[in-house]
Amino acid sequence: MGSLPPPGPPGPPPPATHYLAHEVHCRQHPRPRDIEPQWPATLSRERQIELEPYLPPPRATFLQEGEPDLDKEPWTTYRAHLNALDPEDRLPHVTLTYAQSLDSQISLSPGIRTTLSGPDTKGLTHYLRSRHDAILIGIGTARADDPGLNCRFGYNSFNGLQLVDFAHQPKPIILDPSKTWRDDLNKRLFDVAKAGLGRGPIWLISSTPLFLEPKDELEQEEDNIRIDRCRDVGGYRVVAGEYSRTQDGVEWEAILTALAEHGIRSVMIEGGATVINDLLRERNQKFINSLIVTIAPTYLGTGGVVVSPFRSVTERNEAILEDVKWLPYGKDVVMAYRRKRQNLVNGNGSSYGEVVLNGINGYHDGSSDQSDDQSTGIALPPGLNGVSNGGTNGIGLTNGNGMNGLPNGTLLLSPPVSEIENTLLALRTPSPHISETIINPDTSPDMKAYNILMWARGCLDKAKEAVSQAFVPERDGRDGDNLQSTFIRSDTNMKSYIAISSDFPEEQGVSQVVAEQAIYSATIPIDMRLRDHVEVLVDAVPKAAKNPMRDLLPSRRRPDPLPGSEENSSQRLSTNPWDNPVPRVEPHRNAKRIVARTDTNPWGGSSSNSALAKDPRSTTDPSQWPSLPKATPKPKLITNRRPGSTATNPWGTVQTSSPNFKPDTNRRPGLSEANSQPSFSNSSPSPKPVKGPRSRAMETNPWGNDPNSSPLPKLVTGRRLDSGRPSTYGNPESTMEVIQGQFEFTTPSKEEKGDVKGGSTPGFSSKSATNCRTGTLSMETQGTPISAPELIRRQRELNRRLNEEKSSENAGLTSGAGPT
Ligand SMILES: NC(=O)c1ccc[n+]([C@@H]2O[C@H](COP(=O)([O-])OP(=O)(O)OC[C@H]3O[C@@H](n4cnc5c(N)ncnc54)[C@H](O)[C@@H]3O)[C@@H](O)[C@H]2O)c1
Ligand SMILES: Nc1nc(=O)c(N)c(NC[C@H](O)[C@H](O)[C@H](O)COP(=O)(O)O)[nH]1
Repeated sequence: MGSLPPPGPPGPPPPATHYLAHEVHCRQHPRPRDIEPQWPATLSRERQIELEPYLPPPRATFLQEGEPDLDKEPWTTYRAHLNALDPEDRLPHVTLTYAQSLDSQISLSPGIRTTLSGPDTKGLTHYLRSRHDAILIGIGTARADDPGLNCRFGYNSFNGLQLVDFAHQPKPIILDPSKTWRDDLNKRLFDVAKAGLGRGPIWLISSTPLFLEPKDELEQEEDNIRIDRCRDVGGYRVVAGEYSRTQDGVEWEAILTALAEHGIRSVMIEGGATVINDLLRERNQKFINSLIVTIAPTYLGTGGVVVSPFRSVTERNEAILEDVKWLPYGKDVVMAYRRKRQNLVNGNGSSYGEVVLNGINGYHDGSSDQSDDQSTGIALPPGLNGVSNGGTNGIGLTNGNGMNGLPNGTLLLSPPVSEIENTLLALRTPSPHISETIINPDTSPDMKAYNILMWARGCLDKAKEAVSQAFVPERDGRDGDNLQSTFIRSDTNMKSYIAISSDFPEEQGVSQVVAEQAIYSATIPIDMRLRDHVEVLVDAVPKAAKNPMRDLLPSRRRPDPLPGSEENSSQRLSTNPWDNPVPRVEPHRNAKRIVARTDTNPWGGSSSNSALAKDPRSTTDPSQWPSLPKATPKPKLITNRRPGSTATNPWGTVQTSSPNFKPDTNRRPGLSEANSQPSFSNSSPSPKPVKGPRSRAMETNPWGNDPNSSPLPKLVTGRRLDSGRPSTYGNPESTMEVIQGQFEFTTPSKEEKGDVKGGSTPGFSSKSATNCRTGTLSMETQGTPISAPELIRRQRELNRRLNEEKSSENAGLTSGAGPT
């Protein structure tokens, strides 16, 4: 009976632990024998944070397995909201990423998969995959690489060796405008999906009748088989954009729009050269949000697959990138670039890349009386407070005169998660991704709280992005370094905050437009059903917020941190993908269920094990793990290598030719385009599949396979995100601890919740605030189903009464009379 040692201190685990931990994973997630072991890749926390400005917002929660019925709810509402968005926000975030040699080539030949990235950049690629909803490759790459197209990033538990869960798997997309995909040759892709280690692919074809309409019965039959094969593993076909010939490229706008409509909010485009060159041409550059290129110190020599976009105007560069970052990754270097976008409010360009993701250590309360005044700048009418006991739910600004540790003018967004839950209950229609875990009576209170917290984090991340874009970082010639953002705290009352602030007083004001935008973008893409809830929030933004806040705020001062608070980096926002609130998603029903059911357990534990299902922490308890065989499995030696080499190459086999590559025979008769050849490389000869010299070329491959380099991913240790600290919400026993995705949590009783002091919002008496919260509380705890419109009506009514009360107080009347 072997059991694993407890997770050790920072540093790479000893090899035996590594394999044992992986073995645990494999045993818990058995897979068909034809899937090669999937060795997890890792990337240090520092590297992850460094990449943050170039990454898309958190993963979409609207992504589902199987083909969505776009003509039915909730997709129709979702589409309506997409259309209402700013055009630039309608399309998914596009990250173009690839690895190239010093002579701008990405492969020795179109039919060959050539390893260019080193071990460090493999971690980068899989981390990027974990942060995108989809990965797109062209048909030429699908043919040459027989790719798995899943994310093989190492989850931080199990000594860093568990692969990310299904929810973090991106959706593979095969861009095949002319319908030449030989899906039967992409065995790995389907095996991986069948095993539940990746999602089912989208076959993306063009809407051009020439390609869309099958020419004969045989072709019709081929199409159906292909579609069925995709459907079997949760994939489907999408038709988008016109296409005539390779040189003219595809219609990216139509393609990206179609993807957005299917719930894809970010897509990582990995190549090959035809796809890359097409995207990099001038007319399409606007669709690229981030560009992340690995440059390997090697020359592939003439005849390879070249990245060099077609030049639109002879006497001008096709693209000049500003503000790039060069990041050394071992022997490689990575260039990261993020395109500037138009400012949402005043049209100034604001560089997202400049947003500094330093956590602001602080604590905002806002719940108590004037002497303990912590949030008196602008606060919402307390009608929005719901059962959350604090004073600033929804949106508010600190004035920093208390001990909240936040700079003046920090915008606080705090979706009252208890109200979200209430709204979901009231709607009585489970939202596809979150309400099932929230409403499900079998969900333990801890898990329920955890899920809500994760959901709220998603909202907050989106809000953060919107707000940071709406600031004016470049005003007065500043470069935007002054922006600080992101502070998330949650307590037993399930309140979460985001804080976005600026070091400069004149930038501390935020307008209502910004606030609305923030809430809108925070909530809309996450779940359309909450739109009514969003309205409530937006309505509640006080009129005063229309004016720049600086007029209302006293002088700026960074207040002292809370006594006893640890002001250190341990409280920064985690950028780990598993800290982001991707919804729990099951592999498609036809996938062999190798990912154990995770009904209520985001840690990937099996729900059949009630101990695990109840307590997420127990999945990391080694004593719970199954016993292990004595034998330590070694990584499989990959054949096809130079003698003496070991499987340390992150890209697997260096293939001198793809077993599937059949340059011409694969092509449909009548289609003459050179599918497998890059089309825009003016200066280089058209690459052809290499025959004789290939093996020589591989001998000069600088990667070799260094037998000394360790295949072991580094152990990334857990980090305390937030330390247990007495709540100031009238319940000194309440504490919450978040330690790398785990947390301890005690919830105050309902009576305690209701027994909270009044808010400190100027103009609102404590009694009114208390009454109001109590009122909403009883509404919630009675569990009476209330329709969303009714909920909103009641809240508006509450707000109206409170506003009246405020006016009368301002008019010099005695305060203290709460709503009845
Ligand atoms: N180093 C890397 O990062 C990297 C990444 C991906 C692929 N690759 C390599 O690139 C090679 C494949 O490149 P490729 O250019 O032959 O294939 P590709 O993947 O770009 O696919 C090209 C084919 O897909 C279709 N297509 C897709 N998008 C198109 C567009 N925008 N415009 C026109 N046609 C489009 C056409 O049928 C075209 O023939 C392979 O050797 C692969 O290993 C390298
Ligand atoms: N970053 C990177 N470095 C390389 O050296 C290399 N050859 C690729 N290539 C990209 C790759 O060709 C396609 O993205 C695959 O198709 C992905 O396939 P996997 O899921 O890894 O099997 N990418």
